[in-house]
Amino acid sequence: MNQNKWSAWRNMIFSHKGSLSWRGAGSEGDTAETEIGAGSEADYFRQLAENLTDLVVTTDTDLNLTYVSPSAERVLGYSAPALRRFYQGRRRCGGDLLERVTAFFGREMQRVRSRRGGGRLSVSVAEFDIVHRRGQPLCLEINTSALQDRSGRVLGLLCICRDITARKRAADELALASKVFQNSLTGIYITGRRGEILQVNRAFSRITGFSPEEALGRAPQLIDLDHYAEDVLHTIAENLERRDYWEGELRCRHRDGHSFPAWVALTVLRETAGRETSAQETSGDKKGDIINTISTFTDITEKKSSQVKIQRLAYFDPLSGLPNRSLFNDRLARALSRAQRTGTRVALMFLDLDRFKAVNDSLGHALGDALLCQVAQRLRDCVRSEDTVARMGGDEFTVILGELADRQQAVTAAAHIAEKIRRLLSEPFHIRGREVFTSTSIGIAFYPSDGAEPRTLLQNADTAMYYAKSAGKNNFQFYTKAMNAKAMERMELENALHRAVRQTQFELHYQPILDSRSGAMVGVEALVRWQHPERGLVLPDAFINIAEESGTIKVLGAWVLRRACQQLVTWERHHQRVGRLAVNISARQFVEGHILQTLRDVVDRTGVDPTHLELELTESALMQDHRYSVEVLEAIKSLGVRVAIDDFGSGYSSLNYLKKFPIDAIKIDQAFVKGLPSQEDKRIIQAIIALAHSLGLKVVAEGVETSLQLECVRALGCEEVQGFLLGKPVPAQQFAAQAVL
Ligand SMILES: Nc1nc2c(ncn2[C@@H]2O[C@H](COP(=O)(O)O[C@H]3[C@@H](O)[C@H](n4cnc5c(=O)[nH]c(N)nc54)O[C@@H]3COP(=O)(O)O)[C@@H](O)[C@H]2O)c(=O)[nH]1
Repeated sequence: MNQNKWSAWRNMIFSHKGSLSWRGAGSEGDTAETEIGAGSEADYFRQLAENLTDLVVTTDTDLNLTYVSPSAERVLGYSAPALRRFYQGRRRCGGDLLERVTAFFGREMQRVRSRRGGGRLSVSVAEFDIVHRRGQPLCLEINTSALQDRSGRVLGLLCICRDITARKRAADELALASKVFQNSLTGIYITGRRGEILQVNRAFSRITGFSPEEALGRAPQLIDLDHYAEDVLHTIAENLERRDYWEGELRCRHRDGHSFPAWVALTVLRETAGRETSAQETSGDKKGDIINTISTFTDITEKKSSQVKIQRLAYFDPLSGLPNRSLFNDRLARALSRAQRTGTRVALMFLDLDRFKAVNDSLGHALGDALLCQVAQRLRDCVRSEDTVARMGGDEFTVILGELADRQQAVTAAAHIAEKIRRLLSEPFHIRGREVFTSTSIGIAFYPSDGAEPRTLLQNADTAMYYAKSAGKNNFQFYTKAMNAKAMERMELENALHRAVRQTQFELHYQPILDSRSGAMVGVEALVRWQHPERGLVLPDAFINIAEESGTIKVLGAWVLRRACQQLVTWERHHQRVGRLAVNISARQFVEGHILQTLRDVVDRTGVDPTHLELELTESALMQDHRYSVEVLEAIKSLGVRVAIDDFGSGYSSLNYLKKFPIDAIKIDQAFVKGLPSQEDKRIIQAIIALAHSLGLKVVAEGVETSLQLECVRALGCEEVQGFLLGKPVPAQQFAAQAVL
């Protein structure tokens, strides 16, 4: 209700004894109250009151309701008489709402009374929260003024109550929207028809550095970098046209000039039939003109850098920085599909470092890690930037060479790179003031001839690498189909070996060790044989390696030790003197096989005299972890068991370690004895003997096959000899018979 209309009402209506009366605004001096309905003017005002959408209530000075307009039904859900009854009845007994209403009326009455005689009585406007009869909350705006007679005497109150619930809600929503807009952490700016910035929020200023004053009226290029690629602009325009919405990453500009990546969402508001609509509301082809564009954006610099970090962790090996297995798989799959499209070839190399475990164990993991990093760098140096070098884990690496024109070029390129890698990795590495040596065995497979699928190709490159290892390491091998047949054979052998251990398909043969001068037997070496159900007798060279790699050696080795000791005890019980018993202990058995525990068990169970026992260990077994080796060797020695280093000269031959290990003897590798009487081998044997004697160790020459060789080693000062010339390894019974023990 506007103020004029309100004044007219105020002047015209007052209440008397429950009926609505009026006083003509212009009838100066007319004191007669006219009942509405009494005359045409009264009719007019009655109709006016009754057709009002607002609720009109009047009271007398005692705050009794004197009039309630029929609109009470619409506004509050109660009919006017019901409301009056309710008011009067509850007034007597009280009640929360009634108390609030009467208190309100009381205050208003006080207010109007206090102004009595004080000129024009002002209208008070108050808001009142009540509940509609049906239960929904309502907010009433109550305009209250005094009903006065001509003399200004207050007759009561006139209240015009308007339901402002919807308006209030809209205002609240607007206020909330404004708060949300201002307090949003997302930068927001709204542009108008001509693209000018109309409004910005606080986050806009925080993120871009531009104050509202600097931004308003300007074009969005203020913060958007205007040199987007054509296709980006095209995509944005197309999306806004088609969907009224676009979101994506753009680069934005800060006030200080630096640019930052932002995630931007654009929504357009269009004009339709006189009102604006959002994207969601518009439908079909009838799209109105864009009247506003709402742009929201967040600075995603940090998010992007963590994405980069996460991606690095997920796809790159943290140690070497090379692509890891996941990224390798992805790159290989891409390389193969590209090759398929273009009809080109791909070479895949599988590399495994030789002796890395020994380096890692003997020189420590930190140094091992540093070595891997340097290996990675050398590998990178060997290939083009478009080729992939990946670390698959441990000391395994792969190289993908793509887009090789034909088989010939593929083979040439792969051989060239493989040789380069082989050469470079066998050169010394300088790590923390040390020279560290390693080398690599490389297997190579080609797409499509050796595998059309990534998995097959990788498996075949791995098989070829395995061949490179067994071909003596530090070389490369191209995959051939025959390799797979051998790999299958090996797998079958591995399974058969497991079975053989369970079913004890093994036996021991014994070979004598003689004093080189007197020819007397000073010892016997136990050598394992596999009585294969189909193949017959299998020699250890065909299965010891597999037993080592599969771990079967731990059980097999313990069996050999126990069986050999039982045999020695049997011989000794029969007064058949064989001297000491030498048993081979493999590297894995020594490092992982609880050798000390096994040894104690065997001594206890068989009753063998430990001083008659000698363990033969290779240098490489001892070098895997020299500190551990020294500890275990000392414990073995404390049991009274002797220790010999087997195949001496074929491995490290380090004087330094030889000095540290508590050993009794060394066995010169057969290869040198075989070479006799060549001067070179003589000199080597001479040096080994001198070295051993200087450390107080006995020397055994093994593999003596000829009298000349025997003569040579004896002349060179070798104390003991062993070889086919002096006796081949034979089963226990035969050994006893031959040796006439
Ligand atoms: N961990 C274990 N390793 C074992 C065990 N038994 C044997 N082995 C190792 O297997 C390798 C091959 O052994 P084998 O086929 O028994 O060969 C031994 C001898 O037969 C052979 N030898 C001896 N004299 C001669 C000779 O004059 N000529 C010639 N060509 N060969 C000869 O040498 C092997 C003995 O070698 P070594 O142990 O170094 O003294 C071999 O490395 C065995 O160590 C086992 O139980 N566990």
